[in-house]
Amino acid sequence: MENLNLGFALAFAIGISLLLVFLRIVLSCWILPVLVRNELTRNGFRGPKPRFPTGNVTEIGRLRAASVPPAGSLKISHDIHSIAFPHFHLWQMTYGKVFVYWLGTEPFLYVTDPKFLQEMSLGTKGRGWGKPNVFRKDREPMFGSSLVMIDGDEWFHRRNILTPAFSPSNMKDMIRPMIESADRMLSRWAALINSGLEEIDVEKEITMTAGEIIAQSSFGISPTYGRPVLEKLRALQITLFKTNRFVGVPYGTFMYPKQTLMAKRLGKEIDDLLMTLIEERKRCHDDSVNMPKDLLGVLIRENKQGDCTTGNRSRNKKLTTRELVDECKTFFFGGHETTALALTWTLLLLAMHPEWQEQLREEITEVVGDGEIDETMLPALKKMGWVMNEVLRLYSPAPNVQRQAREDIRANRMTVPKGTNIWIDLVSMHRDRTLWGDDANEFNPERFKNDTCGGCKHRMGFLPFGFGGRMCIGRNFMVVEYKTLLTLILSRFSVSLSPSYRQCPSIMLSLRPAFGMPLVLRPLYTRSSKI
Ligand code: HEM
Repeated sequence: MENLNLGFALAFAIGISLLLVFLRIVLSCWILPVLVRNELTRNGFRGPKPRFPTGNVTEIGRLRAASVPPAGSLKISHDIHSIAFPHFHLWQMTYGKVFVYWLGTEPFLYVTDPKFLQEMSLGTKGRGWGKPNVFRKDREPMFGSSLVMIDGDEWFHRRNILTPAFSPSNMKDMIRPMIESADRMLSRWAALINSGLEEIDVEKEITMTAGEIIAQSSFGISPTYGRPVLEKLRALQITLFKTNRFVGVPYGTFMYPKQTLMAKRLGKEIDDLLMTLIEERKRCHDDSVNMPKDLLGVLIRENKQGDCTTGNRSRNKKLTTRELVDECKTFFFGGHETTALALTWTLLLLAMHPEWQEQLREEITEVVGDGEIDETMLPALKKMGWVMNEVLRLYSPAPNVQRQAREDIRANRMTVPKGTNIWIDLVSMHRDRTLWGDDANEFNPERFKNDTCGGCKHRMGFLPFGFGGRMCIGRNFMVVEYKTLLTLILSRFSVSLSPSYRQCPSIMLSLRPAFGMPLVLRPLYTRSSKI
């Protein structure tokens, strides 16, 4: 009898637990999202109809798959929004420049209207918006809890710690490693061409070189040591891209168990490599006086002063060892991929516009002459600056800016409820004809000649580095690297289009050419005898 009672109690307990689990799933997958959707609709926001618990992800997947241009298509158009973001392109036609869509059970406010964005910015203080929580778990192996992922006071404090690493004096010291790495790349190109190769995938080449540069200039390590970190970061990026289709869908990671585990394993392997690097640096420079002032030096000093591993964190609020590794990982990745893509897209545009290649070469001859480029010359490369901005407008390597409302935000007499994610679509905003004129999809660097906003009708219409206090911390580094590398490339090679290039800009965190960037390069013998 006692056994029977025990069995009944057990069955009852299991039954109640299953019921609670079931209710929890129903609540999180259907009831709560429906309530949030009703609130957003009451507040005046419309958008494509979601099907919970997947939201709009199925439609997004279908539209994306259908948007890849067929092989053999020779046309290169800069009107890329319908290829990069086919779902936004379609929904904009019905719902305009501000609407709500759903990644699983997570609401996203889509914004491509700078006026609305400005009103939101005015309606909230800097710390009133953060970064979407929904990406945190998914991107954890890549960014951990580094600057890009944190909010509020913690972000503010960390940003202050890291900013000095990007001071002008530090930037000056970074030019030498940039020249050395670029020299190696250009000599390799010359050797490949001499051996009969007709075209080179410049995306692959420049990404590798930009990786070497960040490894050397920010972490003081040789290409041999930096390469495994970069290779693993690349593999991690590809793995995360495969799993991110179901971001926001409850239990979405279970759809890709193998990739999720692989991402974790790669993340851990990168952590271990970086930890060895950090320990090595600490051992070689055990007093802060001799510590190099590069990014790793700044981070280690903050880690040491706080002595966080012993639990003094709340007193000093310095970096923990875990945070230090996360920051290194973020800078390793963010510090090379975006700049490399900006240069890659630049070479495509210059290959299509030989007249601009010539103009830049003339400017280089005037400013740099036959000597070696240094940091004092960079501001005088003005036309190169216009070209850079025009490339960042048409092919912004960071194709969107993401935020999350940490409090209710008022804009345009509407309320964006606390918790709503915000997706600012730069690919669309940067080619909006009402802001840029009829030539919005054309390459015209002169629009930046007398105006840092490129003649855009709204000052928040051009945001390649984001906006407000969270604006990209590495933008000065990017400009230095961009101008240095482009000067060296254009001084030694001319670029032209290859028939094997297939225009298909795709999103993999950043905006990249899906099939690489093969270009035809021809050595110029005017400035350097190194080839
Ligand atoms: C073409 C090159 C680059 C582009 C287009 C770019 C773009 C961006 C954008 C759009 C943001 C988000 C800003 C916001 O939320 O308002 C950002 C943030 C960030 N970028 Fe860059 N970036 C570039 C280069 C770099 C480089 C070279 C580094 C490092 C050396 C870097 C490190 C970061 C970091 C750490 C953040 C997070 C800042 C924060 O949340 O406080 N970026 N970047």
